[in-house]
Amino acid sequence: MVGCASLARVTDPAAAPGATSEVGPLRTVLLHRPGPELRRLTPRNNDQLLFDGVPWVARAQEEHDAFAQALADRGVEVLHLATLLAEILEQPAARTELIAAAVDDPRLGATLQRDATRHLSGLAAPDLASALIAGLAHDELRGSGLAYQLMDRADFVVPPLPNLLFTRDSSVWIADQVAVTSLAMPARHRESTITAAVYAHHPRFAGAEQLYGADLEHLEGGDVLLLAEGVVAVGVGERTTPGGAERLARRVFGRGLAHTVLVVPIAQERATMHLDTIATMVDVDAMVMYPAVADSLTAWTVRAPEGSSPEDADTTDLAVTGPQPFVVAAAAAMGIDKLRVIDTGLDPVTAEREQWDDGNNTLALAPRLAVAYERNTVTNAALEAAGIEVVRIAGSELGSGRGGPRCMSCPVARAPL
Ligand SMILES: NC(=O)NCCC[C@H](N)C(=O)O
Repeated sequence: MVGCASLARVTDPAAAPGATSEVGPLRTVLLHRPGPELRRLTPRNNDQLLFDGVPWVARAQEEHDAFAQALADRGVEVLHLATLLAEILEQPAARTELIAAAVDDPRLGATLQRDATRHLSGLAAPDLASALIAGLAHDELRGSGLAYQLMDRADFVVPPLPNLLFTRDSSVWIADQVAVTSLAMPARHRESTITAAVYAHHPRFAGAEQLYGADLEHLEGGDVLLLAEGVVAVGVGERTTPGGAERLARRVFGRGLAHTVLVVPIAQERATMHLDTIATMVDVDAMVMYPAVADSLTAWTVRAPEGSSPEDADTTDLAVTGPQPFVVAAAAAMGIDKLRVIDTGLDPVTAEREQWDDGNNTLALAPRLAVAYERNTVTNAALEAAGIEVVRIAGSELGSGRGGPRCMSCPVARAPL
């Protein structure tokens, strides 16, 4: 496993957490190496757990290790979520908080909640971290009471979190503050209790201000793109609600982290679950975008009204204009002449296949340098023809969860442009 989280507080200001763009040189990234939670997936539960199949776990781990290595080889510090979690679980407050979150499930009833709490409380920090991620199956607990007796033996007392792999979605750094998100799908709700606890308790993040919370309107990190300093695009569709976009806008305006939020409606379909499944930035002024939406994507431009004060942020009427073509609204907000959309030049069938396989979901390591799945050969060739260096990674197993390099990474620190 590449990289290791350290309990030492970061003293090098260059590595202080925060990001103001999608393409500033990536310094530190949060990943989650898939583990036993993926072994929980079966043909009976994979739909509910948001996977499109049953991955070969050892191969998924190899692919992920190669992804982490590719980042480390280019000087990126890789933090592993499971390591950070195990470290905070040495602290009683974090243990209590996360065990309570794990059993906070109306399916269980008081007796089974008590049994599960007792079981989890007896685990050492690394084992508790594993259990919180991989979940607790019926037969792994000697439970009692009605709910336990009536529960299907194939069911989980604490469901696993196979989508923790997609660290992009449960938190997002905007400038020097972190938004812990409010995930829409029940299978992912508990993920943000883990990211919230890591940011609250790990000394690595001491002093970091939390911008958003899991108790607020639905908002997922895959929908949030930092187009330029002060300009945030938020996709609204299957996962992020208009209320979530509005709340985030109020928060970033109130704290002076952005001047413009572009709210971008996207089709409410699995293939386009997040804005980053159809468009990601690969240069300061360029995006790779699914050709089928390139001409039809629109944006509403949201700004704080003139003269409003931070105290008004939660109540003031926001200044909203639009809709406009996305590329027009984005260029205006970013203060550039034109946002270049890299023409992937694909026939519609190839474009649809490569979009489904996360061809548009790239992770920029710096301007004109991006990680992409190797399988999307036509999209990658178009990126290279447009002057983008592509770091190719394998993803045949990782991709069965429907997420690419951007989905699988949460930039914790990017250098300013
Ligand atoms: N940002 C992203 O598009 N993340 C991919 C999330 C995939 C996951 N299986 C999900 O359905 O939520």
